[in-house]
Amino acid sequence: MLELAGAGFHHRGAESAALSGVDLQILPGQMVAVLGPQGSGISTLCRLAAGLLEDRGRMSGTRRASAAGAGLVMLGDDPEAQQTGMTSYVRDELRLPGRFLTAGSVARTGSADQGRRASDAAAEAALAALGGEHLLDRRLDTLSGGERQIVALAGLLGLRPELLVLDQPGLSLDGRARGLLLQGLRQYCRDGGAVLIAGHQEDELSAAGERRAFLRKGRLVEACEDEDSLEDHGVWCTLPRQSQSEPQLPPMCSVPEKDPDAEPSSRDLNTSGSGETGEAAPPLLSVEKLSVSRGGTPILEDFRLELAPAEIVALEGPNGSGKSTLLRALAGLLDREAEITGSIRARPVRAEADRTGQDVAGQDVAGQTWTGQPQIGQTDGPDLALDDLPAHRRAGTLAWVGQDPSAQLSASTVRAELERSVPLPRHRRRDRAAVRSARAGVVAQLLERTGLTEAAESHPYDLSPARQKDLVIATALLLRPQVLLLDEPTLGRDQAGMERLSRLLRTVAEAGAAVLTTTHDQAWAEQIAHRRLRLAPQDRGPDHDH
Ligand SMILES: Nc1ncnc2c1ncn2[C@@H]1O[C@H](COP(=O)(O)OP(=O)(O)OP(=O)(O)O)[C@@H](O)[C@H]1O
Repeated sequence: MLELAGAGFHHRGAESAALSGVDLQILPGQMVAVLGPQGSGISTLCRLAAGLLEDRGRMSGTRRASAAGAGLVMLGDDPEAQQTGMTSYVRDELRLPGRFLTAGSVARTGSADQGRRASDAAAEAALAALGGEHLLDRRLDTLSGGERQIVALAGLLGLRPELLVLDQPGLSLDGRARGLLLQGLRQYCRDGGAVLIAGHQEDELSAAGERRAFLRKGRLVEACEDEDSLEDHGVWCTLPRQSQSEPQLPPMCSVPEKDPDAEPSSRDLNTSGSGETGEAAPPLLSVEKLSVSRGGTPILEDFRLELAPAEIVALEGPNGSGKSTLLRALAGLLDREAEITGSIRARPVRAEADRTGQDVAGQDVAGQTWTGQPQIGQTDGPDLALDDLPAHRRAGTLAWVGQDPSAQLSASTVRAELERSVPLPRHRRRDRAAVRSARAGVVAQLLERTGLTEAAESHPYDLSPARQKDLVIATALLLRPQVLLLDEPTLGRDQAGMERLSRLLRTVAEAGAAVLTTTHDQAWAEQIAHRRLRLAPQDRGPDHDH
């Protein structure tokens, strides 16, 4: 189905080739996985295999694909970029590619209805096979990240191509959806199709490949017989470790019942992060009876949560269970149509001026005391009712990093994106100079800690989604939040990216802030989180995620 022989690719304007000397053959019925670290050429390989690179630079070697047109389709690595932008509803989006493809044959044969009906049915069957039939009449702009990925995959599978090129197909999918996708791909291969799966992470999908190869600096290395470790290849493994324990909390109840006789543990929610006194520190954030409905559908009901200083909490749950909705509700970022009740209170740990942003950043930076770290101090006054505040007033307390990082980027370089997060004081000239110099130091430090130093002058949109997320996390840290809200920060990260993320979150927690992060990566949650919570879906029956 696909043959690359000595294939290479040099992007126009790039200093070196992204791929060189790649030999890869995929036969009918085969599923092949190619994994490698970020920057190793994974996405370039996918685009080359799919024949989408010709005018982007210079290709060397040869590429032969038996498939053409609808015979070869590709899923990209950016979940937000999967939709055509030409439709508003799932049903229409799924039907669109088939409509285009049948248009030609319809013109020739005149059998419009028959061709359309068949392609519509194939797309809807693909959606059902991925467990997404309940999404058919939904508006695209109301889908969760995983639901969007399911719709994108169904659109491709419904075309019944001969060769599927999938760049990180498991992104954003819960365990159930990954299982269904794997079943679908296996059946597709039994029917004679061929699949190339690529990515920076090992998951159930890549592990099922009957052949696996690794990319290193643009060159393909076949996996050794004796199985090198994924880590050696810079690839992160999301597959659960054997010792992994299941989160024990009942769905939708996130404050554990405490056994009064239990020994306090270092992971205990109500233990102070400083560990100095061993006394329970009051929570930085308390959420009581939070309920959210969207479009008349209840998403969260009576949700309770307390986040202690220095605590890292992983929020898990199936696609569509309301993880992003919860983070947005806390940050005040749900649209006006959402119905929200309940209370969200923060323990104020800095002066009021501090929380409101501009002055504070200016003053602190001017005074050279500002470090770009959260600064969690003593309780200062009564609890702050965040639910009364608009998003921008909550931002100094709760910094939010959404699922789609590109939506939070607006400067023309990575460095400028960070610098703009620390406004210069407007009227005081002397302060401006001091702020500028302190800011440059803090920004350089953050670039280093997020591994973005070399990309400092790049346009943020030229970064991969995972690197964009690093940048948005860095800008969030510049707000010195007492709570950091992260929506799926692990997507598309390689081993080094995961280690960097974990290090960063631990530093944030050590400084006394709390982190609430959504994830489908149970292996990472087990490693990083002091506590794991799980949301259950409101409308999908039993929870299938674990
Ligand atoms: N405006 C809306 N109207 C109706 N339903 C909505 C709206 N916005 C979101 N939803 C639904 O709310 C549910 C929760 O969505 P949310 O994005 O919070 O899920 P999630 O747990 O983050 O999922 P994922 O793991 O896929 O990212 C989903 O079923 C989603 O489709």
